[in-house]
Amino acid sequence: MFDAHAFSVSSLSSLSSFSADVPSLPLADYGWTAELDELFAPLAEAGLIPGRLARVDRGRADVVIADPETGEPRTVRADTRPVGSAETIENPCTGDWVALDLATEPLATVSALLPRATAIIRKSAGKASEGQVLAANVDTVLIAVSLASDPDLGRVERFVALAWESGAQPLIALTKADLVDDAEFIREDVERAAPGVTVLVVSAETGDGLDVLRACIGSTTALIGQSGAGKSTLTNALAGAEVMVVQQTRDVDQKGRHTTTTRELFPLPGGGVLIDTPGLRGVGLYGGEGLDQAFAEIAELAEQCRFDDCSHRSEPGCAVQSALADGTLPERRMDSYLKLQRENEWIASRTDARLAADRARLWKMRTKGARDRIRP
Ligand SMILES: Nc1nc2c(ncn2[C@@H]2O[C@H](COP(=O)(O)OP(=O)(O)OP(=O)(O)O)[C@@H](O)[C@H]2O)c(=O)[nH]1
Ligand SMILES: [Zn+2]
Repeated sequence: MFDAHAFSVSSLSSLSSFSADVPSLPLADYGWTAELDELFAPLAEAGLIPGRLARVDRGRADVVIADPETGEPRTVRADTRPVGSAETIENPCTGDWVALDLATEPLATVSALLPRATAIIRKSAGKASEGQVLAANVDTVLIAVSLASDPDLGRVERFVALAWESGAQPLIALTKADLVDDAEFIREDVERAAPGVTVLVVSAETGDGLDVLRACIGSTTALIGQSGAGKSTLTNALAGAEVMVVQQTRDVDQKGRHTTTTRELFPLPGGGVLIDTPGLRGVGLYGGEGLDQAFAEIAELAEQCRFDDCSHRSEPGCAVQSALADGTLPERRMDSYLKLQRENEWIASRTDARLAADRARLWKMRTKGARDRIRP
């Protein structure tokens, strides 16, 4: 975690004078909180300003800041190389809060990454033992699942496990409701595959369900899902007036959605932001605790087994086996759980030490640049 004592500058005086100058919290609509503001005080003292990464390319990022003159949000381009790392998981990512130095020429500089409250991390497509951060500091992971064809429940379970693992609250939106007559059956199926997760039915086409969806999302929402699930369309629908800007930006830089790996962060009309992620083909899990949350009813059953180390295969008094036998636990659900667990264990056995180290590092704030400025 961020250690305020690492800085020799007392933060309290600057915090109160800062609050007096600016009545409302800058970037509150982008998720900035009083708590973050307090953590940031020593960095502010060093002349840095807070910003949120809206888009990250190689060594560069678009950073949303509150304009020092007007307090209005605006986007500046900045050099992220000072906080770059050989570890993919540690690199700046859309949604990260950063300390920005506006004084550097010709580009502003990202001098520090603030510790992440949550992070959606999947196993990198290429290297088996590496994680890839899809979005940081997310409150709600919105999983888009298209109703245009029968949902692949195994894939939904995977997304849900990934979402729980991030530390954020998962939420499922069944999209393109206008294409089916009765979504309720499917909704119930999906709900059974995602205990503890609200499953909504929406159509970006007709606008059905969007108000409920707006009411269910947190201050930072990341949208994940398969390619073609309707994420971009939903982003546009939720972002409302920002839609045109989004499209224009894409036209101008000529970057196809499928070829770019950058995420983008959009402000929502009622406050809060949405992070759109590119369509995910494979979502390998990176880490394990999310799995037990995604299969909470199996974990619960397991607690009732006669033996603590029950493998739920042939032991007497196995609550999981009896639930399978009387049909309260569907076979499909158990198979899916075992499959993901095997996959997870396999990854874990190769990456345990590395995972632990990555995680530890993730929480460590790299403030060298800022500290140098504070302690000349
Ligand atoms: N009928 C209908 N079609 C929709 C709706 N939402 C999206 N679509 C269509 O579904 C297709 C895919 O939508 P996108 O929003 O591009 O899906 P995506 O998830 O962003 O896809 P990627 O960019 O590949 O990740 C497009 O042809 C959309 O027009 C909807 O609510 N109703
Ligand atoms: Zn058992």
